[in-house]
Amino acid sequence: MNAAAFSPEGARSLNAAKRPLPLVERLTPAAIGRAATLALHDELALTPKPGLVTLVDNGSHDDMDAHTFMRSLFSLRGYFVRIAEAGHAGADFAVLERCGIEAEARMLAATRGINTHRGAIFMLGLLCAAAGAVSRECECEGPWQPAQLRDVLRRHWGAALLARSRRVSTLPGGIAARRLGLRGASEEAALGFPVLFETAVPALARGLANGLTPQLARLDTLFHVMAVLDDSNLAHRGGLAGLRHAQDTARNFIDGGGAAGEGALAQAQGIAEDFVARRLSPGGAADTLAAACWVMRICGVS
Ligand SMILES: CC(C)(COP(=O)(O)OP(=O)(O)OC[C@H]1O[C@@H](n2cnc3c(N)ncnc32)[C@H](O[C@H]2O[C@H](COP(=O)(O)OP(=O)(O)OP(=O)(O)O)[C@@H](O)[C@H]2O)[C@@H]1O)C(O)C(=O)NCCC(=O)NCCS
Ligand SMILES: Nc1ncnc2[nH]cnc12
Repeated sequence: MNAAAFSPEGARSLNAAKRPLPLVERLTPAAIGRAATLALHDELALTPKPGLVTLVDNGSHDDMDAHTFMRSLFSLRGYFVRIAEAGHAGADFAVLERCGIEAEARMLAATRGINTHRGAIFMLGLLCAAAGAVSRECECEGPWQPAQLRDVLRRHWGAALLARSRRVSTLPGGIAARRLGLRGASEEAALGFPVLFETAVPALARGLANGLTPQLARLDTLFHVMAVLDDSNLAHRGGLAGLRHAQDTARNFIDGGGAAGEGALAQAQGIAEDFVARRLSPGGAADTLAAACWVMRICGVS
């Protein structure tokens, strides 16, 4: 599949031509949830990543490593299926939120109190619920379009998400975001995840269409996201200066050719070392990358 398939014209021409088989052929709640677990693994397995935990290093984190993430990921498998089922059943926001809070408790039990995936529980959970709703409402033939997921999310839970975003956060990232006037995780959700749908998914689709390997396309996408996201983890750890440093660094990487550029991996490794020295970790960007990998799996691109 190519990037043009993410426009209506592209979708029509692909439907007319011989179409690649979607990776998730029947989008049952089980398949939707499985794609979420695989997408979290896609993100974890990406190396290098600035300041983030990978399979081979802990980035800027003293309290967690790849094992912590794997335990967390396994503890969440049932959650993503359950929340997709809830979306399929037309559940209201309070049901989804309860499901998310239970999943957070399960994650914290699996990691002995370490926050590995709070943002992913929220973001990917909502997306799985939206996919559950699409699978019930849509009679469309062939691969789904990312816009369908976004439309359904807004239509069903947009008003509740807006109300949710006005609650005062008690989390370090949420507190930093409010203090600095940034758009935190819940505002991003209330707007229908603009960075995911307008930056991350197009960047990943474009990278793959241009022949980058999945690893390089994901690396490129991570930097595109870091350049524009108000990542509250960066703000919490490094203040506004830390967030702006991360955004400027990401923009320079992209302007220099991104992951397709000569020496891109060495440059990304250098940036990873700089982030560790500064104790910066773009956790919100990592979740957004995982969400983009999930959208690609759901829409039939691995
Ligand atoms: C709605 C909640 C998610 C809370 O949101 P709130 O606005 O109060 O808090 P934030 O801190 O802003 O965001 C929570 C997590 O979301 C990720 N994130 C950060 N910025 C953004 C952004 N702009 N857009 C999207 N997502 C964003 C991020 O999660 C990742 O980072 C975490 C790792 O962080 P770490 O460095 O370890 O930092 P800390 O744990 O803070 O401690 P230190 O080590 O630094 O001391 C990791 O979790 C990643 O996933 C933010 O942390 C919400 O929590 C909520 O309502 N939850 C329950 C309900 C629910 O989940 N429902 C689902 C269906 S409705
Ligand atoms: N790989 C990772 N390292 C640190 N924080 C994260 N939050 C989500 N993914 C992460």
